[in-house]
This record gives sequence, structure tokens and C-alpha cells, in this order.
Amino acid sequence: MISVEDALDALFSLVTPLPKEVVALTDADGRVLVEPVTAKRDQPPFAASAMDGYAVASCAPGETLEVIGESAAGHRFDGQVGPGQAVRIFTGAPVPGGATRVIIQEDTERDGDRIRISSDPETATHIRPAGADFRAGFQLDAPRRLWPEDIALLAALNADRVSVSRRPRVALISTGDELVMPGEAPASDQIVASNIFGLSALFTRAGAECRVLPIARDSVTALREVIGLVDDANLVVTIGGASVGDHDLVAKVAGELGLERSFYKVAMRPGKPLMAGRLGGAMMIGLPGNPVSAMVCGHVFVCPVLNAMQGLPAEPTPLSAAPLSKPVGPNGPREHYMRARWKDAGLEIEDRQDSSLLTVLSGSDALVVRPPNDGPRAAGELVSYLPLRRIPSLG
Ligand SMILES: Nc1nc2c(c(=O)[nH]1)N[C@H]1C(S)=C(S)[C@@H](COP(=O)(O)OP(=O)(O)OC[C@H]3O[C@@H](n4cnc5c(N)ncnc54)[C@H](O)[C@@H]3O)O[C@H]1N2
Ligand code: MOO
Repeated sequence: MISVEDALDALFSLVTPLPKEVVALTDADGRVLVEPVTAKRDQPPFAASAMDGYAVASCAPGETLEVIGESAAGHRFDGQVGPGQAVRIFTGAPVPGGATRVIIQEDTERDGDRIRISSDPETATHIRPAGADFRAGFQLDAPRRLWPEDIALLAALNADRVSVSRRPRVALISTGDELVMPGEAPASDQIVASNIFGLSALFTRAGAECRVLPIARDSVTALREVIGLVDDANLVVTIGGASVGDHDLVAKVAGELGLERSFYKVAMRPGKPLMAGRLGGAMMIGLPGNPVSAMVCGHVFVCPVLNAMQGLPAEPTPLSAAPLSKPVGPNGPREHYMRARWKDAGLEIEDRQDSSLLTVLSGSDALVVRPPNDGPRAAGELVSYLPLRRIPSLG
């Protein structure tokens, strides 16, 4: 058995980065930008008003000024504003020459073409200088995964098309006589295949294009046939059949088909019977069948591999630190990824850690990572964790 760290290194050494492609900005969310994008002009391109009000050269509390024109967003006022004068202005409009500040309209009283400044106007200038957001030459660096906020920035940079990594093509294969697809009627000794759907959702979020192949039944012929359906995948992920039972055929069949095995078995919990190698032109990762094991390995191994394929740095999924809200006993010899949820400003490790419990995983906020042979930990002690849910605004 090798450590999680060594397994990740071995996986990264099997990765071939994918070529780039150009996509419309509307298709770029979640993709990995591989070429930097540079601003060709300042934003805002002119000094702009931050408020609705009046642009003035100067004014004193209680003074009366003459309104000589209007500057609206998209319609600048071309003249100059001088002492004793004001230009009606709206949020986002260019500030006219000569103006030093914008008086918000709440601090004025309008009477025909004159305004009277209140006795106590706000002192802020309410002017956004040209280039306050970015200057011509500003660069959005690559490689980076594009989030909605980056898409907004790219649009502001006037990029309608961007260079991103091609999506890794992932073929997902479930194995087992006991499995039926969701929606089908299971026999009394069958269950519904769940892993591929969770994994496919996870990998799609990691930028992959997933193809779910038919379930491979527990026979050499069936498994060979389904593996034969993999055509242009960059990564083949099998689920189940990885352990030592009589019906666990993945290692045997993949070996017969020419798998150059990199490693088998990792000192972690859950996820011990993980296998990886190169099969023809693709990388192969054999995940354990237990649903929680498969998902945990998806987070710990497959997502970093997909990131590296897309040109991101070959790095483990970053961990954070938080206090425990309840004590936990000592850990065994394998690195343990324990399901936990936020409680009382800390992480509470779930009592039930069996790797078949999807209800526990689905209700968890984090995987607390316990190093091999870690001692007991008291409430309040800091532990490392891998966050499972990252965007609170999405629920
Ligand atoms: N004698 C030993 N037995 C086991 C060991 C061991 O070291 N020695 N390791 C255990 C561990 S740890 C795990 S994890 C499992 C992994 O087994 P496999 O990868 O061979 O998986 P299966 O036996 O095919 O299935 C395990 C479990 O998961 C269910 N399953 C499988 N595929 C799916 C799917 N797509 N969706 C939902 N559920 C699935 C399957 O029905 C089984 O219940 O081995 C232990 N045994
Ligand atoms: O270690 Mo196995 O991956 O369930 O629980």
C-alpha cells in the first residue's frame, strides 16, 4: 500500500495536458483559461459619476448654482463646468471637464434651471477615476478555472472568445451483477447504481465531458466488452470490482487488455482498493465500489488529475483548517477522510462512517482528514478538512 501523497504523485506522472480550444465567453464558465487576457483600454474609460446628482467645479453649503446641461450614461456633456455652474449627471455618466465632485441630488433643491445646495452636503467626491477598476495592459492571468466573477471581468475586458483547455473526456464504467440503472426495477438482490451519477456530476463540475457506459456484469467477457466501448476517452474510471473477492475482475481484465499498472491499494479510508495506470491511449483509475469510497476518491484523486489535464498545477485538493466541535478518538494506520458537518462554529465528525452511507455523505459539509495513527483529538483542536460545499450563495 502506498500513501495518498505518493498515489497522487504517481497519478500526476500519468497526466498528459490537453490541447487548447477557443470558446465563446458564454460557454467559458467552469473551463480552465489557458491564455491570459489583456485589457486594451481603461475601465472606466473616463472619470464617471458614482451617483445621481450634479457635477460641480466648486460649491459652498447653501449656494445656488445654474444648471447648464446634462450628462447621462452613454451621453456625455461636451462642455466645461465652471464656478457657479452645475451639470445634471447620472450614475455611470462621464464627469464633465472642470468638475471636481458630484453633489448627490438628495443634497440639492431644484428650481427650474437652478439648484440650491443644502446646508450640509456630503463631502465625498462621488467620482470614479478613469481606470479605477483596471488600466489598459491589465492582465487576467492563466491558467485559472473560470468562475462567474471571472466571466464578468472577461466581458469587461472586451473578450468575446477565450482560449481554454479542451475538456477531458471521461468514460465511466460501473461493474457488478447487483446493479440496475436509476428508474429500472431492481430484483430483490439488486441495488441501484449511484456512484457513476455522483461522480459524473463531480467531474463535470471539474470541467470534464463524461460518458456513462453500460454497466459491466461480473464476467470477464462482459467487462472486456464494456471496456471495448471506450474509444477516445482521456480517462477511464471504473467503479467497483477492485477488491479481492472472486467477482472483483477489474484488475485481471484490465491487465489482460494491457494496463500498465502504476499502483494498487492506497493507505486511506475509505478508498483502499484504488488502482491506476495507463490503458492504451488513456489513463485509467479503478475506484472502489462503495459509494462513499468512490466519491471520496473522486475528490481526492480524480479532480486533481482532471485539473492537471486542463493545465492547472498538479496539486492535491487544497485543505482548510477548523476546530472540532466534538472530541474524536485515535485514528488507525490509514489516512481517514471522515464525514463531518458544521456545528457550533466547528466541525462535528459523524458517528457513522461506514463507506456505504450516502445519506451521511450527502448531509456532510466536509471531509476531516486524519493522518495515519493520529492520536485522539479534543473539542476545539484544529483539524484539516476538505470542503464539500464551497458556494454558500448556491445553497
Ligand atoms: N477481504 C476483503 N474484502 C474487502 C476489502 C479487503 O481489503 N479485503 N476491502 C473492502 C473495501 S475497503 C472496499 S472499498 C470494498 C471495495 O470493493 P470493490 O471495489 O471490489 O467493490 P464491489 O465489491 O464491487 O462493491 C462494493 C460495494 O459497493 C456497491 N457498489 C458497487 N458499485 C456500485 C455503484 N456503481 N453504485 C452503488 N453501489 C455500488 C456494491 O454493491 C457493494 O455493496 O471491498 C471491501 N472488501
Ligand atoms: O476503505 Mo473501503 O474504501 O470502503 O471503505
